[in-house]
Formats: sequence, structure tokens, C-alpha cells
Amino acid sequence: MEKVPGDGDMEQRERADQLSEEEKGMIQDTWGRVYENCEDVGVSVLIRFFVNFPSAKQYFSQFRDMEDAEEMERSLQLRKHAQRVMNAINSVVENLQDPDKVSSILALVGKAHAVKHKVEPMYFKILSGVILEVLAEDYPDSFTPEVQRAWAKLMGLVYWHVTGAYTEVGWVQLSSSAV
Ligand code: HEM
Repeated sequence: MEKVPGDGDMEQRERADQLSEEEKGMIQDTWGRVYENCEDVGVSVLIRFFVNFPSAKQYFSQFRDMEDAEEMERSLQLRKHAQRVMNAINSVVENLQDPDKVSSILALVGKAHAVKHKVEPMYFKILSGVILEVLAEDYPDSFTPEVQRAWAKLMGLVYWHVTGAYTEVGWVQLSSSAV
């Protein structure tokens, strides 16, 4: 099918505002504490994601049929993906001073998920929301409203880059009106 520029979900791709130096500092400070527990945090993010949005499991051959959170928690495929997500966020946070690096990290993530894994991009938005929720709950002292705003901006930026890569590879959204 032909690529349709500006089609479907992609209209939500307005450019996330640039992060200020202060916001970058807040993100880097708070991430240090989170990344110390990266395995636990990553796994709880993904468990919440898959329990609240079970359709997201369809892409994972080893736990797409699991319903039980404890069973999912033991899945190596889930734990590995949790680690990959946390490591990618870590690379983004470590490179906030280098926008080209951030773009290339996220372009690779977007491209792989579009081309190889064929993941609907809306799941990136949903996962971002879950990440923000879990961080704010697990680190209430660090995640003040101001810090949460900076993180929300970062997640907007991640989504912007990832969906940019989807557009670049010609992803076409099959919205309900198109079916
Ligand atoms: C910030 C969000 C995310 C990051 C940073 C991320 C990162 C990664 C990385 C680094 C890989 C391995 C590289 C590759 O296969 O090329 C991967 C694999 C994968 N990702 Fe993601 N991912 C994210 C979100 C998602 C979402 C929302 C889904 C689907 C709902 C998803 C589904 C998959 C699948 C199915 C694989 C292959 C798993 C396997 O082979 O075991 N990812 N992800």
C-alpha cells in the first residue's frame, strides 16, 4: 500500500518542546536513582503495561497468552525487554546534551519496532504514560510536579522521534475508518 503522508495517528506528531538545561538536569538527577534499580523498575513498568493493556502482549511470542502477572514476571522475554527499554532510556538520558545522538538512538528503536516487530506506534504512547506513572509512584520524593513535567516532556520527545522513524519507513496506520 502507498505511504499516505500525514495519515492517521501521525497527526499527533507535533514537535515536543526542547528541554531546558534545568529540565535536563532534573531528569538526569532523578534517573540516577531510578537506574540503580533498573531491573525492578523495568519489570514493574512492563507488568503494569501488559496487565492494563493486554493487547500489547500480542507481539511477544513467549507470553502473549499469559494472563497471570506472576507468571509474566518470570518470563525471560519480558525481563529482557524490560532491560532493553531501561537501557535505551538510559542512553537517551546520558546523551541529553547531544541531540543528534538522541535522534539516532530513537530512530533505531523506532525503525526496529516498525519494520521488524510491526508494533502499532500508539503502544509507545501508552507505555510512556505507564513509565511516568510508575516513576512518580515509586519515587514520590524525587518526582515532584516539576520533575514530572520535565519527564513528561522527555517522553513526548521519545514518542516524537520514534514515530518520526515510523513515518520514515512508510508505516501506514490502519485506523478503523480505513478498514
Ligand atoms: C520506549 C519504548 C521501547 C524501547 C526503548 C524498546 C526497546 C527495544 C529494544 C532495544 C529491542 C531489541 C532490539 C531489536 O529487536 O531491534 C526491543 C525488542 C522488542 N520490542 Fe521494544 N522497546 C520499546 C517499546 C516497545 C513496545 C511498546 C512494544 C510492543 C507493545 C515493543 C515490542 C518489542 C518486541 C516484540 C521486541 C522483540 C522481542 C524479542 O525478540 O524477544 N517494544 N525493544
